Amino acid sequence: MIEVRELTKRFGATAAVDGLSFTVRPGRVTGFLGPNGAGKSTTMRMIVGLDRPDSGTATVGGRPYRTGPAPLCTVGVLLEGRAVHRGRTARQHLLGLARTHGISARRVAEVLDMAGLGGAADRRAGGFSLGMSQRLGVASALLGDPAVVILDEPVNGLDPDGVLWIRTLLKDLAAQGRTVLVSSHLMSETAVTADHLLIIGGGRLLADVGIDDLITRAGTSHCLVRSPDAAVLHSALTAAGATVTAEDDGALIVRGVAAERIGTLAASRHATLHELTPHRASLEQAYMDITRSRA
Ligand SMILES: Nc1ncnc2c1ncn2[C@@H]1O[C@H](COP(=O)(O)OP(=O)(O)OP(=O)(O)O)[C@@H](O)[C@H]1O
Repeated sequence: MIEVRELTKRFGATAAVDGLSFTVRPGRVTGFLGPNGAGKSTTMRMIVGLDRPDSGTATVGGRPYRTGPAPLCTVGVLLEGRAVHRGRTARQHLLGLARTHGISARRVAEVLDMAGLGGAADRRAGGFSLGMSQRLGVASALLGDPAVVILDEPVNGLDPDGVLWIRTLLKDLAAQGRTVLVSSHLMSETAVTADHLLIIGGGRLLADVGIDDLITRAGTSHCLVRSPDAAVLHSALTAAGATVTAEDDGALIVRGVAAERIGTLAASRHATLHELTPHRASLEQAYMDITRSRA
């Protein structure tokens, strides 16, 4: 479990993180979402002790990350722009990390395979593509078999295969009971894997919400109605308080009245329905509404 309480960090006049509080629970993927510059990386850096907060606290498993005896075995971290010695091979890089934590060479081979780097293990990391470097970063994060995994924009630079790999990996890690916090600025990507969302803007928490709740909250934006009795329906719906727009092809776009009510109203007027389709507001739209209205 990760607990962040009233965390604040300023860089000069910029409040990168501003009184942020949240809890990241085990057994599910928590998406950490916010537009560029929202404060995601700074928050993650403070959780793992790389940036010092001006005020507030961040703990992992009940203690500040840096006070743990073997950080790599407690929290696996992938931060943007993580440095790898360019002259070392992927295997040498991981073996170097492993040695500092008493981790076996067998585990190094295991995470290389898990990251799809088995064939590139003995190539210099300096020659790696962005996607391969990301894979090596994830392999490093998982090396110590940590209960908590923090990944900053892990799909950056990955090809479709890599994106699919990350999605499956995140879900597997959560299913194993681990705490998984993964940042992104894209709702479309996060919605595929996350069970829970923390949405931030301007360093502040804008929403702490389950993905299912957000889908419900997004609600129905409008219903599409097709009927040979469109004129009858149009006036009946307007009288019932709906906002109705007639499309060029004769379809009606109906707002402000639920699909059930439209069906009932049509039946009472003996109007035939050929189509009655509720359209959900997209998660993307809900995310934009949250970040725009409260940022
Ligand atoms: N070392 C630093 N010095 C000065 N300002 C910084 C520093 N690090 C971050 N900032 C500023 O703090 C704010 C939050 O940045 P941060 O990188 O945490 O956002 P982010 O949500 O991770 O954005 P992105 O999605 O672009 O990575 C931004 O305004 C950024 O310019």
